[in-house]
Amino acid sequence: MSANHAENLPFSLADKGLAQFDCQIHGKSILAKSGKRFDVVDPGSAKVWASCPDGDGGDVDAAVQSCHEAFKEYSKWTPRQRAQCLLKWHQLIVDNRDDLAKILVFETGKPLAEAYGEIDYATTFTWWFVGEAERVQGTTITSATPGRRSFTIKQPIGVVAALVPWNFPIALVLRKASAALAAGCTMVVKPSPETPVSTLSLAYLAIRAGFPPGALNVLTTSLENTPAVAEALCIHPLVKKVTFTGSTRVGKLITGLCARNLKKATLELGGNCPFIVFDDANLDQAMGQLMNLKWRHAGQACVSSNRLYVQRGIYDKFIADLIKRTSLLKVGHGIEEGTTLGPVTTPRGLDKAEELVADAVSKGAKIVLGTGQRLHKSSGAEDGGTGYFMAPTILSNVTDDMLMSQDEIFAPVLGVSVFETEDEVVERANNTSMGLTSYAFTKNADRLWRLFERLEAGMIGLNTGNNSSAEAPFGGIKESGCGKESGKDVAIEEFMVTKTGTLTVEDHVYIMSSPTDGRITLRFEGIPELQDDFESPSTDWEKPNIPLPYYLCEARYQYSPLGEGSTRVLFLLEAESFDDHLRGALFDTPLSENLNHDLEYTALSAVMAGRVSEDGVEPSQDLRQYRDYRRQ
Ligand SMILES: O=CCCC(=O)O
Repeated sequence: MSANHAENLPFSLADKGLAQFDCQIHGKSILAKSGKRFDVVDPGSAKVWASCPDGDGGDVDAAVQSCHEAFKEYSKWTPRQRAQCLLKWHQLIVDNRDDLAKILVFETGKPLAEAYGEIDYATTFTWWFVGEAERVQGTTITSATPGRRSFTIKQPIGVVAALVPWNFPIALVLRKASAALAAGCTMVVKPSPETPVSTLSLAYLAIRAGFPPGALNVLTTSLENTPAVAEALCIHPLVKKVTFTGSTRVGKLITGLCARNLKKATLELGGNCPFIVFDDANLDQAMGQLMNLKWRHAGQACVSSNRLYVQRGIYDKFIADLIKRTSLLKVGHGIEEGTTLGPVTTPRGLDKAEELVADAVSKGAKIVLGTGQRLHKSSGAEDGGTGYFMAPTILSNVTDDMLMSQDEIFAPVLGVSVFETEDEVVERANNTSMGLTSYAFTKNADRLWRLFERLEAGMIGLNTGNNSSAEAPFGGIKESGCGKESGKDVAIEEFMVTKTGTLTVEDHVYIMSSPTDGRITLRFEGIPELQDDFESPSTDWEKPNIPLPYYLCEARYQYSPLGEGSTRVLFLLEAESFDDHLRGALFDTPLSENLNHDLEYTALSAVMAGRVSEDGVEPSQDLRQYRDYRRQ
C-alpha cells in the first residue's frame, strides 16, 4: 500500500511540500495518461511506501513541449539571472537537507550518514554551476584571410533529456540539471523507478526558487515502461541533447537512438575500477580510502573499487586488516543509528551478486569473509518482510577470467588478487573494456606519474580513493562513456552549441595632409598589397591649385578577393574641425586600371570632400574641376 501523503510516510518531513508523488510538468502535478502508478519500495524493509505515475511513451511529448516552450523564454535570461536562481535553488536544497536525506534513505537504502554525504556532494554542483553560468565565453580567431575576422559564441543547445540512475539520485540530477540550467537549457528528467520522489522534491524546490514552469520537468515511469520512455525522449525532435548515467549496455542503446538523428549525448557508464596497492604505500591511508570507496552504498557506485590488486610483500598483512575492518561494518536499515552498510537497492542487485560470487568460486576463488548470499532468503520477493541485504563478502584468488573481474559488481562484494610487478598490474588493470577510474597507492613519485599516464581510465586516483568533485571533469573513456560532467568549461559546454561568426572588415586608408608643404600622405592599413605609405608628388597637387584642408580624412578600402576589377575604395570622412565628427560617403571608385593614379585621384577627392558641409556628400565644385583636369 502506498502512503502518498506526507502524514503517512514511514518518516517525518519538516517541510511537507517535499512529499511530491506525481509528475512535475510545467510547474504542475500531472498523472500518467494511462492513470497507472508504480510502487516505490524501501530496500531496507522491502515495503512499499509511495507510488508515482507510470508514464509511458505517450506521456513524453507533453513533458518535452513544456520544456520547449520554457526554453524560448528561459534561454533569454541573462547568465546572472540564471545564476541567481540557481543559487536560490541551492540554498533551498541545503535548507531541506534533513528531509531530503530521509527520502534518500527510503529510496536507495543507503545509511543516513551517507545520504547526508550525498546531499553535501550534490550541492557542490549547484554551487559550482552558479559560478559557471557567468563564465561562458566565446573566442576570437586570427584569420589567415585578409580582411576577415572569425569568432565564436556559445549558446544553450535547447531541451535536454536526463536519464538518471538510482544510486546517487540527488547528486546526479543536480550534476546534470545545474549545468544545463546554468547554460540556459531546459530539462526533462526521467528518474529511475526506484528513486522518483527525491527528484520530484528537487523539481518542487526549483519552482520555489523561481525557475519558470517547464525549466525542469520530471516524468516518472516504472521499470517496465522505462525503455519506451527513454526511447521516446531520445528520438523526440525537440530534444536536442541526452545525458545518461547508467550501465554500458543501456548506454550503447541510448547511443544508437541518439545516432538516428545525430543527437548529442553525454554518457557516464559502467566502471570496473582497479584499486592497486604497492608494497611502499601508506597502508593506513590506502585501507581508509578502500573502506570508504568499496563499502559506500553497499558497493553501488560506478566509481567503486571492483578489483583489488595488492603487491606480494604486503598482501597478507593488508588482507588481514581488510577482513578485520570489514567485519566491523554494521549491516542494517539505513535509518537505524549506527548502520554503516545498508541493503542493495534492488532485488536484481542481489541476484547478480550471488551469480558473480558463484561463478568466481566455481573458477577457484576463495571466500574469506561473508557468504556471497542474501541475508534473508525471502529478499527479493517484496513480501513486505525483509530488505535486500547481503553481508560484505571478500574473495581471494580472483583471476581475470572470472565474471566479477570483467563486469561491474555493484554490490558489497570484493575480489582480491596478488601481483608482483608494476608492469604486470598495469596490464591487468587495463585488461577491461571499461575505463572510468583507477586508483593506485604508492609513495614512489616516479611511479605515480607513470601510473597516471599508463592506466587507461578517464580519472586516476593517486593515493586517494575519492576523485569525484564539482570542480574537476568527471567521465570515463573506453566503454565507460564519453563526455564530461563537472569541471571548468567542459561540463557546461556539454549543454551548449558553438557558433562561428565570420566578418569581412573594411580596412582603413588614412589620408594625412600637411599644412606646411602641401604634401598629402596616404597610410594604408590591413591591405597586403599597399603596406607602404603612398606620397603624392607635391607638384601634382599644385596644378589645380586646390587649397588643402587642415585635418585628417579617413577612407575605407573595401578589399575584395575577387580581383582588381571588383576592388573599390569607399571614403568616409572625419573632420576634426567639425563639432560633430562628420561622416559621409564621398564616392567610391574602381581601382582597376592604374592603382597609383587612382589613389592620387581618390586622395585628393577625399581632401576636397573635407570641405563639404554637413548635408553634403557630393564632390565639391573644386573636386569636379580636378576630376576634369585629371581626365584631360
Ligand atoms: O555512481 C556514479 C557517480 C559517483 C560519483 O559521482 O562519484
